[in-house]
Amino acid sequence: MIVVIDFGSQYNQLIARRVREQKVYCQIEPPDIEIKQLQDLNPEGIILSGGPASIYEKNSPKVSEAIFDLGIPVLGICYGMQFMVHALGGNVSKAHKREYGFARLRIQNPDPLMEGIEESARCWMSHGDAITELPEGFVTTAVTENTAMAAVADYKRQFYGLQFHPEVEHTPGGKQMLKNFLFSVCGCTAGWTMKSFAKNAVAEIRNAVGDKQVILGLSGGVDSSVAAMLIHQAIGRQLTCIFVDNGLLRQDEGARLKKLFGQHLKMNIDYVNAGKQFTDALKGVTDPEKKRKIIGKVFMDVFEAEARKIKDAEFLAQGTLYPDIIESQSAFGGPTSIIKSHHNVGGLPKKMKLKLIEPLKFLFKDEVRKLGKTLGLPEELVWRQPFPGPGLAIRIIGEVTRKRLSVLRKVDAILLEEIRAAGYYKKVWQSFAVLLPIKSVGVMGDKRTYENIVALRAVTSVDAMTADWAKLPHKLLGTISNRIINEVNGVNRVVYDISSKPPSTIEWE
Ligand SMILES: Nc1ncnc2c1ncn2[C@@H]1O[C@H](COP(=O)(O)OP(=O)(O)OP(=O)(O)O)[C@@H](O)[C@H]1O
Ligand SMILES: O=c1[nH]c(=O)c2[nH+]cn([C@@H]3O[C@H](COP(=O)(O)O)[C@@H](O)[C@H]3O)c2[nH]1
Ligand SMILES: NC(=O)CC[C@H](N)C(=O)O
Ligand SMILES: [Mg+2]
Repeated sequence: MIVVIDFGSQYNQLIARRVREQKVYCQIEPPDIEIKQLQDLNPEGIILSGGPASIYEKNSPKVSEAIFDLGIPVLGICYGMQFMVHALGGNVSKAHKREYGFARLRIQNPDPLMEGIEESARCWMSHGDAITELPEGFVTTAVTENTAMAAVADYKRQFYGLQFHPEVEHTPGGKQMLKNFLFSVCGCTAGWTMKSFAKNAVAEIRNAVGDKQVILGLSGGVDSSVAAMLIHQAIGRQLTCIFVDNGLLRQDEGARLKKLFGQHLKMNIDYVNAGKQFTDALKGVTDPEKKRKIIGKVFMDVFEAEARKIKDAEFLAQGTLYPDIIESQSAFGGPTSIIKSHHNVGGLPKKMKLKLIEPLKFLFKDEVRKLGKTLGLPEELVWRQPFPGPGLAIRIIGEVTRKRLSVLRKVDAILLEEIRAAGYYKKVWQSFAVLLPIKSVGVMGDKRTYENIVALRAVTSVDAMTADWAKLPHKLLGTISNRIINEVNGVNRVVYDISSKPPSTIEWE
């Protein structure tokens, strides 16, 4: 395995991804990791990430310099390289010329890291500091026009430094360089697959749980579904999945879930029909944040009451993913401002004295999907579009009533059916409908109508942080609109949302 030391680079997750793509396991650790802890991980190589700080500044982040005495190869990237050079007796200072964007690399020394890289490859730079003096034992292996020491190495000790970022797409040879580091320098073997991950995870879960009971909140989303599959494989009926039907789900969603997990996969499913509690609590509420808070609270109450019924439950399982962990552990991440309150079951373990099991906490989303596939989760669930916890309540602008829920459900079902049929379900990040609190005049069969308006929303995105409205074909939009107005009573107008995020958000509330 490889350890990445996180100096706060916006790319550190990308480094981990690149390593894992080569089927080598990789974990990100904060700079204050104890040297003993690091040794216990038994890494074959260490990568020091970039970061916003300058090494000559007083409080710049540092990892124990003892890492250089472990006999383990080290690759420093940008700030990581500057840290290494500084720690080993070289010098780093403010550069005469800052370098952002593309630069041409000129390789000067035959170098294991540069094996197979073009003579004058492009690389991606983002720095204002530069090495002015190398530590003993180091040589320069590549230069760019503005940077005299763009790549450096100490072959004897197996230390490598790159001023540019090999992990980004804009460095075309970067993948090869990382590969060279992993396999030629560190001697890693490519054996980390989802199958091997599942095998280990199953053994670990069995070991941790023993003969106790585990509960898990199953939402039908990818994360909790894959977590459930994995844990079920490990401990079978010792796992109880609690599914809260909050009455805010899409058409047939609850029934489908019950059938798949209960009947087909033979899991212990505790299906809680709590729709009335949610709609009662939402009566008269129109403020988006209030809706979210109420739904979060009712969810917690329902879930807790249900969980208490399960005898000998000692563990709560959650589908926490690696990005959540990295964000909460990073000393540099800092709290971001709350745009919308998301709900989860995070508060429960403390309240109920349950121990947490988070078997996916070292995986990225696409790895979770792969794992789901390996475990036999049906395609439709593996590739399910994200669906917000507060469900249709935040897609009904204004008051949420049973009647409005029923209208939106029908509209939404038509939209999804057509999106799927046209082959767009996987191409877009999300596609859904929003019911507006205004009416408009129309004419149907020579009669005046005064009915609801729905807005269609489809966006493309890679991580939901930014998104663009999807350029769906007009013909498809036309078909959807026609079907909705013809088939759903109470709707006489359909509009398409053409806002990107930012400045809009994906959901309307
Ligand atoms: N209706 C529900 N019934 C039971 N548990 C739920 C429900 N909705 C959410 N949860 C639990 O709360 C967790 C957080 O929910 P949220 O939807 O915010 O997370 P998520 O990242 O989308 O995860 P998932 O893909 O599992 O839905 C879920 O993973 C699940 O364990
Ligand atoms: O699990 C969730 N619980 C929530 O409360 C929630 N609110 C928004 N979303 C989803 O998050 C992504 C970004 O949404 P926004 O651009 O609307 O903030 C989009 O994918 C949204 O669907 C939620 N998911
Ligand atoms: N991207 C980085 O790691 C930047 C490192 C350092 N702050 C510099 O400007 O050189
Ligand atoms: Mg979810």
